[in-house]
Amino acid sequence: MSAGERSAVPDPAAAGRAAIEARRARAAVKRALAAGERGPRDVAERAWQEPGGPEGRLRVAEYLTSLRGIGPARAASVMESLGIAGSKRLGGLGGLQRERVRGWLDDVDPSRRPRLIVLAGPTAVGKGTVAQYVREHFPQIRHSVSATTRSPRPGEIDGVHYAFVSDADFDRMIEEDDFLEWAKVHNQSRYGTPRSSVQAALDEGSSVLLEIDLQGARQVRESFPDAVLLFLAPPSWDELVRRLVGRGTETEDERERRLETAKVELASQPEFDATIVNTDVAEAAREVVERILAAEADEAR
Ligand SMILES: Nc1ncnc2c1ncn2[C@@H]1O[C@H](COP(=O)(O)OP(=O)(O)OP(=O)(O)O)[C@@H](O)[C@H]1O
Ligand SMILES: Nc1nc2c(ncn2[C@@H]2O[C@H](COP(=O)(O)O)[C@@H](O)[C@H]2O)c(=O)[nH]1
Repeated sequence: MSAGERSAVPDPAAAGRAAIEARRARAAVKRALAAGERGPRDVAERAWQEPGGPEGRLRVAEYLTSLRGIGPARAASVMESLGIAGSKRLGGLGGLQRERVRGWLDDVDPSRRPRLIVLAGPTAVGKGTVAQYVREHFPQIRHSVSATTRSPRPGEIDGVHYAFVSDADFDRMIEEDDFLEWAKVHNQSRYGTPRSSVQAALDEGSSVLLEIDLQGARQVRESFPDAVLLFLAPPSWDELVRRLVGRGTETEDERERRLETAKVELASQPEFDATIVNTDVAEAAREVVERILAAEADEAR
């Protein structure tokens, strides 16, 4: 038997392990739903983005009975009213069924409304680090990927950290009204929040976190008066400088320019809805998420 033929032979032990792993992942999703750590909208949208993932492989009946206050009988009647067959998996729902589930979620969960959240603060305070922690630990919150005319730093990926665009492209995007807000930051490069992806996430019921500068925060306040503006502050000025120098991604000139902007940004704190001091990344991220959840709940009152 050749090596190729050997690798084609099914390995029941490996298949069994994969099935156990998949069951565990689905159980973790159900636990998170039951504990309220993940929202029903987030799980459903994730299932439709990745029908083969743990959310997508979850049966609709299991999904529903993981929600607080819904037992097997209520789940069966909800599925009947939405025209969903008993054994259907969440990821296997068609377009019409997905729309019906979205509508049902709007009706049963009116207490949560998605919000636009701004996370601003001086250079190197840790906005990116805290946002990354939120991304990894609180997947129900979406993040906007900005466009920028600055060059990528080592390790930055186009489309993940930023959409890196030319000046001409940025001009065209402004002309076509693609930005919800944009600004020239540190008097250097331009940065902008794409309107369409943010609106799509809000329409799907997810809050969206924008990690932007003070000028952008002011524009958001103007066009979205119910946006929540969070200011991330350093424990001290010296610590801010230490973080900027320690990051090692800017030249001396660039650092000075950024620290000049930082003084203006620090003075703007009273314009924000809340200040969160970033002493510890996990703590600061938790506080950001608590503010978001409180704002989502507040909307309904
Ligand atoms: N709580 C913290 N304690 C110690 N170091 C931190 C903390 N938060 C972030 N840092 C470090 O500070 C540096 C700057 O963080 P980060 O790049 O996230 O800042 P930023 O606010 O996004 O900056 P900029 O606005 O310039 O893009 C990084 O080296 C990061 O690891
Ligand atoms: N107004 C906007 N500001 C933005 C946006 N995306 C990022 N930023 C801010 O720019 C500075 C510098 O970022 P860096 O990655 O070059 O260090 C920082 O304060 C960001 O928050 C945006 O879309 N709009």
